[in-house]
Amino acid sequence: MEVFTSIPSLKNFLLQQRLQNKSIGLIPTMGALHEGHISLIDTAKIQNDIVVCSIFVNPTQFNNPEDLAKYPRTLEEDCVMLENAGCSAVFAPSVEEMYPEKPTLTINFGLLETVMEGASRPGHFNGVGIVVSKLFNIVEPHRAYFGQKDLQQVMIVKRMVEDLSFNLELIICPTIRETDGLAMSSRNRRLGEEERAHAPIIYKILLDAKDKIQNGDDIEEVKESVQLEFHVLAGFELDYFEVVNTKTLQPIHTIAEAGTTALCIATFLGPVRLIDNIIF
Ligand SMILES: Nc1ncnc2c1ncn2[C@@H]1O[C@H](COP(=O)(O)OP(=O)(O)OP(=O)(O)O)[C@@H](O)[C@H]1O
Ligand SMILES: CC(C)(CO)[C@@H](O)C(=O)[O-]
Ligand code: BAL
Repeated sequence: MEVFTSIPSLKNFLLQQRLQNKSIGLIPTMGALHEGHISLIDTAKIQNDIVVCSIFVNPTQFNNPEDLAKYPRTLEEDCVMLENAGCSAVFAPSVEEMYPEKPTLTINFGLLETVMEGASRPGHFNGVGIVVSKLFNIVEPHRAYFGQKDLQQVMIVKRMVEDLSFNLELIICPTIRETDGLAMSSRNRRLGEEERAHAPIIYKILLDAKDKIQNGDDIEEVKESVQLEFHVLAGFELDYFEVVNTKTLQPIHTIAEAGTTALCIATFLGPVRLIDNIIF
């Protein structure tokens, strides 16, 4: 496995691969890898000759300086995991390599970003849009892999690929969970022992809400009961629980309004902010 920190060296490697007609799959990450990331690598390996994983904690998508400072960085361990997973190349640039100057571009994703993560983390999707576009332009992958755990990110990247005619196929991969149901996430490493023990309730509450909505309970009442449940749970501070149309990400009032419904949640558990969702 090759590790690149400079854009020209990575581009040169990829040019050689393209000259041999090799197909390229890209998995953008911020590192601190877990089995969720490895599932994206595994899928990409089946569908491509060459698999490139980028590891870059992108400062432009963080609106909270403490979140950026405390984001886990484990490059050496990540490289061992990627090597074992059969990844072909890692791209781990410095901030200066990616942003010799602070980008001035702003991207407006319209209604897709006025809700949930976009509403709670101002500027977040602008930063995601810029870095993902840069990665697409640098790597020019045939396919790019994203996890459903970050559902709003997936819908925003999908829209960007269409709007800007990026010549690639977007592959959305299912959320991988711990055996107790907690969605795998790099930020889980920041949970204390007690917080970690309580964290699986997030998925349980999602499943319970799904059952109620599918059994015909009123969506507004389900939302209120979820808010109440979190209110009395020690250590949790619910940011949002939304019932949305999976495509538009706009809140719905009955499941008949959407082809597919998504239940999306973000909650603080101690100082750590976790997100999850289920689609049905
Ligand atoms: N549990 C998971 N299952 C499947 N894909 C995942 C999972 N967790 C993250 N991914 C995907 O991996 C890619 C890189 O995500 P990222 O590096 O931000 O990891 P993360 O675990 O989501 O970290 P965090 O949420 O703490 O920022 C994204 O496309 C993300 O959706
Ligand atoms: C897509 C991404 C790597 C862009 O920095 C990040 O938002 C993530 O890890 O999901
Ligand atoms: N996993 C999405 C990236 C972020 O939380 O900033």
